[in-house]
Amino acid sequence: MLKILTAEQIRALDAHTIMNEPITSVDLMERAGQAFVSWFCRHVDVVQTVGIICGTGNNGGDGLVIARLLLTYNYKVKVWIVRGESKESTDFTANLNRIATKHLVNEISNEQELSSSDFTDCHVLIDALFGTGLSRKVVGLQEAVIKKMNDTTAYKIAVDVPSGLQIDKPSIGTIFKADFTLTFQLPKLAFLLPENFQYVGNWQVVRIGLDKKFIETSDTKHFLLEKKDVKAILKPRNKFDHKGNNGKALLIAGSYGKMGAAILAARAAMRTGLGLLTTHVPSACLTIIQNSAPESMASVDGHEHYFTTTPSCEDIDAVGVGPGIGLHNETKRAFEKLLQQSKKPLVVDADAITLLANHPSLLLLLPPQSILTPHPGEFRRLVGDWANDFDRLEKQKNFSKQIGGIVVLKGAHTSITSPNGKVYFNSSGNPGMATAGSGDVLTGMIMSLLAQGYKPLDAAIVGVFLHGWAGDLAVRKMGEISLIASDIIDFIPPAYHDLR
Ligand SMILES: NC(=O)C1=CN([C@@H]2O[C@H](COP(=O)(O)OP(=O)(O)OC[C@H]3O[C@@H](n4cnc5c(N)ncnc54)[C@H](OP(=O)(O)O)[C@@H]3O)[C@@H](O)[C@H]2O)[C@@H](O)CC1
Ligand SMILES: [K+]
Repeated sequence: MLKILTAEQIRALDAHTIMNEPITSVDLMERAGQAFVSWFCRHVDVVQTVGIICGTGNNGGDGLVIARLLLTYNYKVKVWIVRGESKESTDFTANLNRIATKHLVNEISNEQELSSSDFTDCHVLIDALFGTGLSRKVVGLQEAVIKKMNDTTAYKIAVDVPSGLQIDKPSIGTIFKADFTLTFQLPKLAFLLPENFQYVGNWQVVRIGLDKKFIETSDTKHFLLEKKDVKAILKPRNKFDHKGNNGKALLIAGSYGKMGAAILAARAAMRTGLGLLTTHVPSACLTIIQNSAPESMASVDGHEHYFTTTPSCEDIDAVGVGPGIGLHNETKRAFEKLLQQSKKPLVVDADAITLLANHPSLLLLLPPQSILTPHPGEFRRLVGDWANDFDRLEKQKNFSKQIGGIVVLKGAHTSITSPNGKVYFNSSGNPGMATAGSGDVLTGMIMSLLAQGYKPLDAAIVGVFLHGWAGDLAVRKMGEISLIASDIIDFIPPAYHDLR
């Protein structure tokens, strides 16, 4: 699990590393520059002309190290130093002095110099204007430089952080729009929020050897999940296991015309390792579920077309409710009865979430540790609108606390919040998974894991990561455009295999 720290914590981490490794700050900067260049040389052809735009702080210092190193690798490099009111940092000055080919270094200290600076023949632009030291809104000359960079057609790469982006709070003003951000040592909170994708682009962490112990002891509520975290949670199967001890689940899903949701959730639940599944469906839909998910038993509702009669949950390890059930009054009443009789955590998705939003008194009936899996639209119904994605995250944390349960807010970097305020961001998955039925598959998977005895938070973490990993394997064969929800189910077996 990678910790996500604030800008202030990262400054303390840098300082601690310098003191304790020990390493001089200029050598640490060299290491950061080397890490960047080692990635760069593997991804950018040497025939490309590279423009590097530097501020005069340490992010700019990184830019100068990168320039010097790229020159040794025979890239054609041009450097622009943007001068504002601020003084040069010591390590910036040291690295400026280390550049032998001074004629490649241009200065921009006013609008006139900016307008005569031509970035257009650069195939790649590297942004080293500001990093984690950004302390205020970018205005004036610096803002004009960022706008000019954004206006070019070059492939844009940000060093550590796109200039103008605050890493731990909402940003205001003009921000560099990177195609790719290579960030040092740890992921940054802002990178995980959808509103910042336009600035951060795709991103990757490169390690620069910052102090591990300091990171371990740093206090944070934000984490990025890694494959090894999920590996560590996975339960092994035992030789003498039988279907009875691999979990019994009840899935309440589907209605007339929306049986796909039930089938996808049921099939995903079985592929995720469930022992026994009962799917509760409207009577007219019995044949459909029996034909399409033969591994599942069926429980038949009193109504032909939608959920109205609450099945017994006795002897059931986990219940999943919501995909495709609709919003009829009788469905609301049956759902209410389910909530009243449930003592164990439920997995609540889709229409069942909308029912909770439409009838907030139902929230009080949710068993503790229940798992809600809203997409952003459903989450908005639950908590109202948000000012920005940091606000959305706060709302998610507060809502988890309020219901004493786990909220899985779906999207790129799905966020999982627990009532103690911790947030786990997912690192698997791809845009191809934004397709009808993908959420139903996730519900089936989480319900399955819950029934198999995973603690609710672990079931959410494993379910979300495994779902994304299966999607990542599927996309290699199917492509982003053609990937459909059933493909995710088909790739659960190899995804499990990878994680074991
Ligand atoms: N420390 C280390 O060991 C390592 C650090 N590393 C690198 O250092 C980066 C952090 O460096 P940093 O702290 O120097 O901050 P940075 O982002 O360059 O900006 C500060 C400068 O910008 C100025 N400024 C700020 N906001 C402004 C605004 N809106 N408009 C105008 N000016 C503004 C500010 O001026 P001041 O506020 O002081 O007036 C100051 O001059 C980090 O992201 C990573 O790349 C790596 O090398 C690894 C080792
Ligand atoms: K930058």
